[in-house]
Order: sequence, then structure tokens, then C-alpha cells
Amino acid sequence: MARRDGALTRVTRDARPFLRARTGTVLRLAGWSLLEFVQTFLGGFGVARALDHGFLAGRPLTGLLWLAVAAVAVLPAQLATRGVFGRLADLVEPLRDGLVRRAVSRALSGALAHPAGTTARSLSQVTHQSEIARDGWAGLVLTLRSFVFTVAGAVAGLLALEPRLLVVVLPPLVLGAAVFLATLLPMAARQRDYLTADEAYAAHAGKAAADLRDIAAAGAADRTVTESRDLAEDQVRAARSLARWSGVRVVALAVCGRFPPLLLLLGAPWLLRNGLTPGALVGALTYLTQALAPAVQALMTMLSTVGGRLLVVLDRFTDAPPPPAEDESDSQGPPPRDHAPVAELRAVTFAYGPAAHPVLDRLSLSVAPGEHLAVVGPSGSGKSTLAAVLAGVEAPTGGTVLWHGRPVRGADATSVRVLLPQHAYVFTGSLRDNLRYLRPDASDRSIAAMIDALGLGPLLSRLGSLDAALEPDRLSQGERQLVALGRAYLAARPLTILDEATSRLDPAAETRAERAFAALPGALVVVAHRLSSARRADRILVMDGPRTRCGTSAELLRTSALYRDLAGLWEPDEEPRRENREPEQAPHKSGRGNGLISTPPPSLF
Ligand SMILES: Nc1ncnc2c1ncn2[C@@H]1O[C@H](COP(=O)(O)OP(=O)(O)OP(=O)(O)O)[C@@H](O)[C@H]1O
Repeated sequence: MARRDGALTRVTRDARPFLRARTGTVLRLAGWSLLEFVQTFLGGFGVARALDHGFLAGRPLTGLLWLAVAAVAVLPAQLATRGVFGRLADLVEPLRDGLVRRAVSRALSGALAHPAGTTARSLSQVTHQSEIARDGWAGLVLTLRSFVFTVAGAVAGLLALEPRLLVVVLPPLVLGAAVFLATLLPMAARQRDYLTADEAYAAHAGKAAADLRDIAAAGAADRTVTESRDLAEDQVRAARSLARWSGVRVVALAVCGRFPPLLLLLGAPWLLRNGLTPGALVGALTYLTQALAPAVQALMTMLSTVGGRLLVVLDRFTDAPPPPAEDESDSQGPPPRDHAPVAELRAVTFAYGPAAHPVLDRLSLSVAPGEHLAVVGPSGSGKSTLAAVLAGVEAPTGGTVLWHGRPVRGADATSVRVLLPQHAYVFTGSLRDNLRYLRPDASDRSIAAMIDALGLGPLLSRLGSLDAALEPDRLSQGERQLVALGRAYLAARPLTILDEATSRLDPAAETRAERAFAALPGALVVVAHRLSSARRADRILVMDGPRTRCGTSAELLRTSALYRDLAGLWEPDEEPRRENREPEQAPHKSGRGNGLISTPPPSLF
């Protein structure tokens, strides 16, 4: 709902300066529309006078004259139509031009950041959506203007005939209009939900059709069918909800358009007894049936069809720049601009105070896109510090940290990396809210894929559903870590840093989670606390002060005494691969550590 309110707020915020700059045009439109006011006023007033002062008073000529006045008033109103359309162009075409300009400039800047993601949407905005906006806006202006001046003419006529008429007429009119206005935001939200569900289903169906062979080969038919069914059900739910609100709107329409004449007829005896003339009664009925009801009907029909669409389309123009296509955004996050490393440290030094011994000392390191790097080392060797510096949380005291080849900027942080510490942050709310914390637009489909990939199924079953309330105190540490991992997985930034973020998972769960992250296109840096975790990485960084080394497990067994020690400490639990060992440099056995390890196996590093 907040998002829908946001849509209306954004659209009205952008509309205000647009209209302010065209005050003259709006006033000219209003000037022409005054003729419509006059027509409406004379329509009912002429009929009332024709009866009271003419036919019922035995003066048929006077009656005919008043009827002629009411009829002739139609002519200037027709003239007004011409003038209105002339001014309308001044109000409508600039909107279209502005939207096209906005779509084009967004497409150009978007093409730099998301070369594949913006084309289809931009094209649709420049052509189809801007036309919808223009037609919708023109319809809205025409109908709204006509409604305002017709209602004003009718109300002025009723007042002129007999002010007490308003006591009967106004309540249903106001009530119906209020109910109708109350449906505006929910209807726009439901309309948007429906569009989104429709797009999601269409995208899934298209992808499934293209991948039929792969689906069959991988035995994923059942899963694909389930996904399709879920998406179709989403769509049905959205359509039902939209239909329910449409029902409310029909009731509002009936109250607004049909009740006033009905109440007038019911109240006629009382009004006539209290001095209302027969002519005024017929005049009032003329206003209600010939002017008010059609105007209300036209406005409501217009708002319920074009209005909702207009709001949705305009919101897409005023919305934040488009995300990449769903598959891409759900799995990749913002792609790097070039082939530069995702993150790079150049001779980075870091100390926690001016007089403190540096934790990082002229350390250089680069993390390539898609790379999986493990960081190991004894307690206190600076692994978490490195993670924080790499993530831009801590600024180096010397050297440079680069993201995508550019110096780190705080503004880029959320789009470039996600850093998960050992202590997982879980808040009271639904499981869905917790999981979507870093990516509020994550679809249920991508959440389901994440649950499958990371093994959150048992937790989901225990909680019952994604919407189940999640109480942090009732989760085990491992479950909290799984939720945080799920969140990071959905965020899928170009760089994911797990700082012992799987420490409370059992080895199998940890393996599954790390493999899932490694399969994402982004780079993965894991501060490892198990050797198995380190050995899954493409490269391992061994934090060892000035002797810090980086390489594959096999290389490090040759070049890093510390790594050999660390590997040896694990041996009872996790035998290093034979091919990685040099016979003459066999690792130490358990219990023969060099004193650097603060925590004995199996807690490991
Ligand atoms: N906020 C801080 N203020 C001062 N010193 C700190 C701070 N955080 C860490 N240190 C010190 O910096 C050094 C490196 O700490 P860091 O937490 O990065 O090591 P680590 O390898 O991650 O350790 P562990 O494996 O125990 O988490 C340690 O000597 C630690 O005491």
C-alpha cells in the first residue's frame, strides 16, 4: 500500500509544476467551459420557468420562449467544444513530449549501466506507454472539466430554483463521490498488481516455452508446472481482488448517479407541501437526469478505466530507473561496467588507531567478477577487518580500495556489495519481509528458487508460510544465519562477502549455501572457518601479517607455512586432498599447531 501511495504522490508531485507552468492554458480551458455551465444552468431553469410562468400559468407563449432559451443554450456549448479542443492540445502534447524526453534520456543513461535490461521497457515507454498517457490525460482533462462545470451549473440551478432541493440531492451525491474516491488508490494498486502478475506469468511462460528441451532433460517439468501454477494463481488472485473493488465502485456510481433523482421523487410530496413549485420539481429532475447523472457516469467510467491505467503508466515514468529484466536482476544485481575487478585493494594499510599496529599492512588483492575467494587465518589476524575494508565499511588508513576500477563511494555501497557478519540480523516481521529486506521487489518465484538453493525449506515448513510472523528469539542461530543468507542471496550484488556468516550451520548446510552463492554470477568472498569451506574457493587468502599469501590450496601448501599448519589442524575432520599435498611438506597433525590458532578444531580458524 505504501508503494501505491508513493505512486500517487510521485505522479502528483510531478504534475504540479507541469500544471503551474500552464496556468494560462488551464484558465483559457476554464473560460470556454463556462459556456457548459451556462448550458446546464439554463437547461433546468428554462424548463422550470416554462412550466411555472408559462404552461401552468396559462401563458403557453412564455412557456415556449423559456424552452427556446434552454434549447438555444446548447449552441454556445457546441462552440465551446471547439475552443476546448484547441486548448487541450496545449495541455496534452507537452506532457507526451516530456514523457518521451524522459524515457529517452533514461534509456541512454540506463544503457550504460544495464545494456540488456532497458531496451524493451524504454521502447515501450517511448511509443506505447507515452501514447496511453497522452490519451488518458486528454480524456481525464476533458471529462473532469465537463464534470466540474456541469455539476456547478446544476447546483447553481438547484439553488436558484429552491435551496431546499440540495438537502435531498447533495447527501447521496457526496456519499457516492466519497466512496468512489476511497476506491481510487486501492484500485490503482490492484491494477498494478494485476499487471505485475500478468507480466510475471507471461515472462515465465515465454521462458518455459523456450527452454522446453532443457526442462525435459533436467527433469524439471514438475517444478516448472508448479511455478506456472503459482504464477497463474497469483494472477487469478489479483484479478479477483480487482473485481471486488470494481464492485465497490459500481455501488458508489449507483449511489451518486441514481439515488438523487430517486430521493427527489420520494421527497417530492414534502417539498411540494413546503412551497416547491411543480416547475421547480421538473427542473430539478431535469438537472439530475439530464446533466448530473450523465456527468457522474462519464467521470466514473473514465476514472475507472483510463484513470487507473494513466496512474500506472505515469508512475512507470516517474518511478526509479528500471531494474534489469527479472531473471537478470534476481540473479545478478548491477553488473560491472567493464572487466575491471569487482573489488581491488592497492597497498592498503589499516590500523584501528593512529598509534595502533596496522592490521592490514600494504595489502594488495583483487577479486575478479564471479570469483570465489576464501580468507583464512588465525583469530585476530585481520580477516573481519579485511572484509570491512573490502566492503567499504572501514576506510583504509593508506592505499586505495576500488570497486569496478573506481575508488569506493558510499553511494555505491548498496548496489555493489552485501556484507554478512557472523551475527545475523533478523527482525520481527514476516519471513518474506526479512528475506526481501535488501530487495523489496523480489518475486515469490525468486524467493522459492532461493529457498531451494540454500535449503530454507525446513524453516519455511516449520513457520508455515512466507507470511508467517517471524520472532527472532524463536530462531536458532543457524536459522537466523539462513535467513540472513537468503536475504543476501536475493540481493545478489556483484560482490557478496560472508564473514563467518555460515558458522552456525552444519557442514552440509554450509556446503549447500556456499555452493549456491558460488553459482551466482557475482564474486564471493568468504571468511572461512572450516577448511572444507576454504578449499571450495578458487583462491585462498591466508592472513599472516607480512607473510600474507594468496593462491590455490595446492599453491599455498607449498608456499605458506601457516596454511600448512591450518590445514594440518583440520586433518582429523577433513582430510586435505592428496593431490594438494607435497610429500615432503605434509601438514602437521592435529595438536601440532604453531600457537597462532586460538580455537581448537573442529571450530577451526
Ligand atoms: N573495533 C576495533 N577497535 C580496535 N581494535 C580492533 C577492533 N576490531 C578488531 N580489532 C583488532 O584488530 C585485529 C584484527 O581483528 P579482526 O576481527 O579483523 O580479526 P579476525 O581475523 O577477523 O579475528 P576472528 O577470527 O577472531 O574474528 C585484532 O587484534 C583485534 O583485536
